[in-house]
Amino acid sequence: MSDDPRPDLNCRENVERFVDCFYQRLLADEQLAPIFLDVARIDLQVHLPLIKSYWCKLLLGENAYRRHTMNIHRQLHARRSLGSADFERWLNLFCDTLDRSFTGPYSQKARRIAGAIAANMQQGLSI
Ligand code: HEM
Repeated sequence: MSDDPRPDLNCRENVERFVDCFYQRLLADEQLAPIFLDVARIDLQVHLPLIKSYWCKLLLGENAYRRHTMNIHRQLHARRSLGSADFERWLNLFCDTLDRSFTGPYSQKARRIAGAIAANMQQGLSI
């Protein structure tokens, strides 16, 4: 038995806590915060529940999220071009937030999926 006190992303409550921690970091980040706050001007009350549902779908098989993420980033990229340094930073913050507070097979899966989708997105945007 492991005595690591960090939980896994194996239920909605933990996925929601992870997304809240990740966005605290994203929105305090000099490089990425302006993209969310000044370019997309996200409404956190709307955006965070979408992101939480997205990760609950990918990790837990929930069905609530049904939007076209690639198109949303394509539109964003047209307004403010995203570069590989932005994706690298996004992924570093994602993985570092995971490492600090979560561990286990679902956390590993989140890391793998995030890396694969980030790579896919960059390819789709010709970055
Ligand atoms: C450079 C890296 C990234 C940046 C700067 C970024 C930025 C953003 C911004 C600003 C929005 C809000 C767009 C809007 O509402 O108009 C958004 C939405 C979203 N992003 Fe990203 N993103 C990045 C990478 C990723 C990756 C790799 C994933 C998935 C693994 C992802 C998943 C999502 C999802 C699920 C949404 C919500 C879309 C919706 O409204 O349904 N993003 N992103």
